[in-house]
Amino acid sequence: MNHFTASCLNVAVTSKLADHLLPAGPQGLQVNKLSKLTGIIPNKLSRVLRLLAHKGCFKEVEPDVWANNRLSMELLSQQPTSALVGLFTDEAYVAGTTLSSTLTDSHYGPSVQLNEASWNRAMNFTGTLWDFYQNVDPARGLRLAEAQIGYCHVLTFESVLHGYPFKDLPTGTTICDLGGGFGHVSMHIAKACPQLRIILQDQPGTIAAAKSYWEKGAPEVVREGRVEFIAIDFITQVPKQGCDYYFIKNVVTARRTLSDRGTDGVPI
Ligand SMILES: C[S@@+](CC[C@H](N)C(=O)[O-])C[C@H]1O[C@@H](n2cnc3c(N)ncnc32)[C@H](O)[C@@H]1O
Repeated sequence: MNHFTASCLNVAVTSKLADHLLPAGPQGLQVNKLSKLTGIIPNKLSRVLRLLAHKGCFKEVEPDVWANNRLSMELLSQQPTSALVGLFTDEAYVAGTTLSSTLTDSHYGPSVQLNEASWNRAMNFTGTLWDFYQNVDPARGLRLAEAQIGYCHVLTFESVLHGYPFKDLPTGTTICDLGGGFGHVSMHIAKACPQLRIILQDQPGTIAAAKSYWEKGAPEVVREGRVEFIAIDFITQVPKQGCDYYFIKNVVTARRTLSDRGTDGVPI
């Protein structure tokens, strides 16, 4: 992915190009009409789409008439992959622009403080990224949770389930999914292993949205009371005690916090 592709993908997801093209089907939509729907002038819009089509995403069915193809359908706003693309081409991308100068900065370079990362310098924001998601821009916070689902669709759902012997664990085993986002991975585990109980812990805004995600995606698990939702700030609060396992995936800070505190021999 070069910077042109990242920037144009960001336009595609932000302006919901795939959603706007959907009703037109394979015949496609004339760029002037798409322009009215997006507020981007036709000439520039076609250039963005042409670059993406050149990479196999969207199709120019005749000059300046655009349609979705299999790849662009992944950018529909309902698709978790679309949130992943949004994350990678927005805050993650912005953070990358200051990485080099951050690593060599005399103060920020050696710092391991959560609020002294490359992203902080790029955004001129003094709190942590997680403060930003919870308190400044909750919509982006929810997009992060969606993006994690997209990431798992693309890469890891099955590998987690088959990489660990969840199926062999005894009935009533409790697994705390710490920093689990909406709990998309533990939902996958709970569905495949009906003997397990899940305790999902994440930040308050994420946990609030996680409940409806489970009610929709795994109503039987919710009905059977096999999932519990507990909001936490794991930097300042202790995770639910007494669980049999603590499952921590892609949450470096949680791993570090628990290691610092010690886990009394409970497996992570
Ligand atoms: C990169 S995501 C990983 C999500 C999921 N475990 C996965 O692998 O798909 C990191 C998660 O940690 C949560 N998180 C970060 N800081 C937190 C904190 N201080 N307390 C609770 N959750 C936190 C975020 O809300 C987010 O859902």
